[in-house]
Amino acid sequence: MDIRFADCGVRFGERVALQPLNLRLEGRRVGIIGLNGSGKTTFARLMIGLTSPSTGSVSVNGVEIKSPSDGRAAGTGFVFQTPQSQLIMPVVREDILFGLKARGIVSREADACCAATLARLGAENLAGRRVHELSGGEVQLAAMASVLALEPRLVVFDEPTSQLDLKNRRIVVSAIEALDEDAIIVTHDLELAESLPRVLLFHEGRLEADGSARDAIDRYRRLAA
Ligand SMILES: Nc1ncnc2c1ncn2[C@@H]1O[C@H](COP(=O)(O)OP(=O)(O)OP(=O)(O)O)[C@@H](O)[C@H]1O
Repeated sequence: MDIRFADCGVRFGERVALQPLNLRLEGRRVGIIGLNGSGKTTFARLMIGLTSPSTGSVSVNGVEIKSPSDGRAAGTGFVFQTPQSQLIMPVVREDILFGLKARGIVSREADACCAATLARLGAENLAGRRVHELSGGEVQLAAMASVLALEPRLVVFDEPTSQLDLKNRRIVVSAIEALDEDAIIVTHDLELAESLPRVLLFHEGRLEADGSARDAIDRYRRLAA
């Protein structure tokens, strides 16, 4: 990944959600941790164009991101904190095909891509399942499949394990670890954060630490004490 924040900050009216920051993200995996309301989701949404900077700019893989279409042009995908809200169609296969169709990929090519993406996640069994009947972990995997089918270069995950039991957590963490794509992972799951090579810690809208997982987690524990 090559993500650059240049004096990039976000305000919502009087409220500062993210203090202007200068930062470059490279490598394959970056974790983001911090207390509730510290600015993590705001930071993540900037990279896909769901939130626009109030000051400065952000670019992903050489594309300045000001809107969701810029995010798509830069090859970013986003798995929401509540993945059920991003599945539009009633059946998993239909949801994956819907995204492909919007990109002009149809018929046999789309069917093959759908099957291959579910197989990558070990989730072939979900193809014909109704979305509203899926468990939390299955919804996570279905939402990941819908995003990955579109071949993003970078996937931003917002709290991918927050609603999961141990078994589903293991399934989703393994699926994330196995991704060829670059990934940014916003998480309260410190065991997941600990496995990442670089972790950012946000506090009250400021970037408080940027370095090893151990250092960021130690500082996070002190802030939470
Ligand atoms: N659309 C919005 N309008 C007004 N304030 C907002 C908006 N989105 C976020 N905020 C505020 O910005 C701050 C940062 O929110 P953000 O969602 O980035 O935090 P977070 O670290 O992801 O929190 P959590 O761990 O609870 O998900 C919070 O004070 C939040 O209330």
